[in-house]
Amino acid sequence: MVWRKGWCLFAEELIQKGQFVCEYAGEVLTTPEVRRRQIMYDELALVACSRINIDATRIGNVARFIYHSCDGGNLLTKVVRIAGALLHRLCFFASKNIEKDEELSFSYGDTTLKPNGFPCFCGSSCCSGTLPSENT
Ligand SMILES: C[S@@+](CC[C@H](N)C(=O)[O-])C[C@H]1O[C@@H](n2cnc3c(N)ncnc32)[C@H](O)[C@@H]1O
Repeated sequence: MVWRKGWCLFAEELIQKGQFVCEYAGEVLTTPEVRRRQIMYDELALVACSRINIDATRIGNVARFIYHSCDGGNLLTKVVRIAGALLHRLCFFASKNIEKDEELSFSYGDTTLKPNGFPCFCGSSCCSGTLPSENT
């Protein structure tokens, strides 16, 4: 991956094409804190952590409402870094043309690797019937 002005070229190209949708905002956590919260969320039946440890349960933005789709949906995620910033950011980009009022969705992970046991209602033709776990 090539970096320029803090952004990878791929992300910069997508931004120039107007494909940036939003950032996945939340608390940036250490791995031990992720594990601690995951146990708590499992007990409360909440699923809210992603692999780069951004927890949108308490603090987040519109991205926390985006659902999983087994066919990958219409968004892709990219980890990007802004010049001078210490932390990487997780951003959503459009992976195809999105019509007005079309629901945004992306793949939470590969359900064949580790399904979490909760039913998936994405409705895509390749739906596995189960949501992926945080560990996929
Ligand atoms: C989109 S967030 C939910 C945000 C939460 N309602 C809030 O207020 O912050 C992730 C959750 O949505 C549900 N979800 C996402 N995609 C789903 C799908 N395809 N089928 C069923 N439930 C889904 C799951 O419960 C998952 O843990």
